[in-house]
Parts: sequence; C-alpha cells; structure tokens
Amino acid sequence: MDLVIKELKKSFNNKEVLKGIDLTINSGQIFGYLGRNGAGKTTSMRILMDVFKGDSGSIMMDGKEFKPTDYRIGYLPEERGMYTKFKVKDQLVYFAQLRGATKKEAQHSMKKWAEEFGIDIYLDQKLETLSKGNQQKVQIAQAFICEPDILILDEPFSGLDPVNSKIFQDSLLNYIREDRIIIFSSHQMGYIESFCDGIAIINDGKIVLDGDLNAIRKQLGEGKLRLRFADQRNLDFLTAYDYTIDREDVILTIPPTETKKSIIEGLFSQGIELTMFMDYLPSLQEIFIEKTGDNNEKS
Ligand SMILES: Nc1ncnc2c1ncn2[C@@H]1O[C@H](COP(=O)(O)OP(=O)(O)OP(=O)(O)O)[C@@H](O)[C@H]1O
Repeated sequence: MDLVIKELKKSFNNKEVLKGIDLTINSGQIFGYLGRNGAGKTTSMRILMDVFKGDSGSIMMDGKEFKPTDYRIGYLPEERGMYTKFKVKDQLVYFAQLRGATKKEAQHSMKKWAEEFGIDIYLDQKLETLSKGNQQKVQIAQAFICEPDILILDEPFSGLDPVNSKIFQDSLLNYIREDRIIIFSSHQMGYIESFCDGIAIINDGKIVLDGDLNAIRKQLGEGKLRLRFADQRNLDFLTAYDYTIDREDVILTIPPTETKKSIIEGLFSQGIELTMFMDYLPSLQEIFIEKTGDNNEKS
C-alpha cells in the first residue's frame, strides 16, 4: 500500500498549523514521523483518522482517494483516552467492535492481544486499578486489537519499563507486513533509528526532510570523516582542517583539495596514532536538531 499525502493544509482559528504537507508512506515497514512539540504531527494523524478534515490537499491510497472507513485503523493517541472505570476486557472488546469485529471476533482478539502484552491477568479489573505501565499496555493492546491495516502509534514507549519496551518492540516488528502501514511518532530518536526505514521530519507545519533514513544519513554525512586518535589532548596537527569534537571522536570536513585517502595517509606519514577512522554518519538526533533547531526556524 502507498499512502500519498499532497499539499495538506489545516488551520485552527486562522492559525495555519499544516502548511502544505507532502508525504508518502509505504506499507511493509515502520514509518517514523518526527517533529518538535506543536509541529503538527498529531494534527496530521487526526486528519488521517478522520477525526477532522484537512482544509485542502489530497490523501490517496494506491492511487485512489483515501477513505478511512475502508480500513481498520488502530490508534494509540499520545493523550491516552480509555475509560478508567471500565474493566480491561470490556474496553478491549468495545474497541474491537468499534473496528467492525463481531462479538466473537472481539472476544478472541481481546484474549490474543491481552496475552501478547501480558495483561490477561488484569482482564477483570477496572483500568484505574492498574499501574501506569500496565494501563499503557492495555492502551497498546487496544491499538493492535483486530489487526488494523493502518497502525498509528504516538509515543508508544512512554511509561514502559525496559522489559515491557522489549516485548512491545518485538510485537511491533512481528506486526510488519506488506499489507500494513505502521506510523510511529516519537521524540525518542533511538527507537526511531532502530525501527524505522522511512522517516519524515515536520517543522512548523512543513515537511523539512523525508526519505529512507539510511540514505539520508549517508547523504548528510558526505564529505566528512569520523576519526579517533590515541591521544586527543593535542590536535594541533588538525589546525588546517575544519572539525568538531563528538565525545572521543573528531568529525572532520574533507576540504575540496583533499580526499579521504590523502587525509589518512597524511596523518600516518606524520606518525600520528589513529585508532579508528570511518565515514561519518550523523545520528538522527543531529539531523533532527539541524533541521528543526532555532537557527533553522529563523531561516
Ligand atoms: N483542536 C485544535 N484547536 C486549536 N488548535 C489546535 C487544535 N489541535 C492542535 N492545535 C494546534 O496545532 C498546533 C500543532 O499541534 P499538534 O498537536 O499537531 O502538534 P504535535 O506535533 O503533535 O506536538 P507534540 O509533539 O507536542 O504532541 C499546535 O499549535 C496546537 O496548539
């Protein structure tokens, strides 16, 4: 499946929140959607969910107009919204039925996902009697129930301890299928880096970067080298170069007159003890700050 969003705009009270979003989201992988607080992520996801309409623009699925009612959509909202006074099992069955399941299918799916996330022992308890982390697992089970075609997860890891994070990561990776779209929004860059192939960064209502994460890292790292020296206290031999320090490493910009090879050979010929050198690949955090930081906002 290919979900293609074009020129999507949305204003609230005359304030333009989405300023013409262009995005392509492919099935069969986890798509990472990033942006600073208030950038417009939730607004875009809510339009996809048909909570409200965009003011203009188009959303197409496989070349046809996207109709949310044609798909099962699982949503884990950032502000968790379940009924705290209801029993866990009743809520899960309710959400399954909302997604079009019969009572029998709903019961079956409720049991399956409750077991998957280890909350089957709480099924007869009211949600409010569970710990925060266990409530979070109920919310996650709710998103997966009835195997949605489109799964939208907003900060799914918040509140999970490392063991439960791992259970959730495994479930998420198992869930990937060619006929499923998974959209994952988080401020925790490590998770996006470890799961997502395609990413998009939204800043102030516009997409400022999108594509395959590995390709983006390669492209943005071009022309730079990561070097590590046995002794980093005195780097006088680098004065001719433009470089920055990243913990124990030096990130060096290759000048137009030189190549990777000439730099390394030059260092060796001076007898400098180089313990590691590699192509520089910026982290997602560095990319994010570069694309959404204050300097960028002013430009
Ligand atoms: N229903 C609404 N009415 C008025 N303004 C809204 C509404 N929903 C969102 N906004 C505004 O739209 C902007 C984008 O909000 P949105 O929730 O989409 O951001 P976000 O990227 O999801 O942020 P966060 O990372 O903080 O969750 C914000 O300025 C927000 O105040």
